[in-house]
Amino acid sequence: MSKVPVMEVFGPTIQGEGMVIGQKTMFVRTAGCDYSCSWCDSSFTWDGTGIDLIKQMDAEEIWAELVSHGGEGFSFVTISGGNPALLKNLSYLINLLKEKKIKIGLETQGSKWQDWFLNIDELTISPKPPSSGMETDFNALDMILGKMKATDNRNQTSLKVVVFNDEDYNYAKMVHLRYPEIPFFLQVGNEDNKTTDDQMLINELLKKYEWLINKVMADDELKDVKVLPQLHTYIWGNKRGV
Ligand SMILES: C[S@@+](CC[C@H](N)C(=O)[O-])C[C@H]1O[C@@H](n2cnc3c(N)ncnc32)[C@H](O)[C@@H]1O
Ligand SMILES: Nc1nc2[nH]cc(C(=O)O)c2c(=O)[nH]1
Ligand code: SF4
Ligand SMILES: [Mg+2]
Repeated sequence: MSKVPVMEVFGPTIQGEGMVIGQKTMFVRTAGCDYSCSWCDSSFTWDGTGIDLIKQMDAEEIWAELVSHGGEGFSFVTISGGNPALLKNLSYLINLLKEKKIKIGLETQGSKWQDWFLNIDELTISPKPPSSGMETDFNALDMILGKMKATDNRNQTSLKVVVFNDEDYNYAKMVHLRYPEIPFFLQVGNEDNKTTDDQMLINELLKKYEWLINKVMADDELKDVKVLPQLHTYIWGNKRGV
């Protein structure tokens, strides 16, 4: 009853994205997404290609798997997907991690609310720009960010928009200007999320990072923002489970 579909458990690694970039962390990746972004680097969570990897697990089983990979060497767990916000039952894992004094990060796109968001220490909301092919439900986003704001800084919420082109950049700007008080991150988009040619990929990603930095430097409307690479791709390329 209290199970959730888990795609992979991995780590220790570093958080490669967003507000806690560089943080040593374990990952739990859930299966299933309500979106289908054209450039999704984790499409195996929802496109059927990873179906054999899905395990229905309860909180204690997930904890045992985290410990089997991470031993006593972790104090932070990041939950991603897919969209973990589809899973009401993640409350059991989140409560268990709290009991174990583990800090919790979570990645979601801002299309669905769960009451257990209030127990996440570092919540990253990543609305999707036009290049994804997805349409942002700003009513849902307003509601989610409004509820998080009411929590008196018990937890940190940030916005992270992935940018592939000028249209995405303008979308990112619009999102930031709509929610100016929320810490805002621009992230380099990885256009080639299948290649195994790491050198070529790193060269491309560095160029894209410079392009994005230059745009922000020249833009008087974007002031209090952070521009970040997807750090793990610069180290491990498109490898899964890192
Ligand atoms: C795979 S998603 C899973 C969590 C949730 N579904 C979401 O999109 O926020 C995790 C993060 O990876 C980002 N991402 C996915 N594909 C990417 C790509 N090709 N380049 C850069 N970031 C990407 C997403 O925008 C999101 O911020
Ligand atoms: N190292 C590392 N950092 C990440 N940050 C967000 C990730 C994700 O796929 O959600 C991710 C990931 O897959 N690996
Ligand atoms: S919302 Fe996240 S997991 Fe879902 S398709 Fe988009 S990037 Fe992939
Ligand atoms: Mg990823």
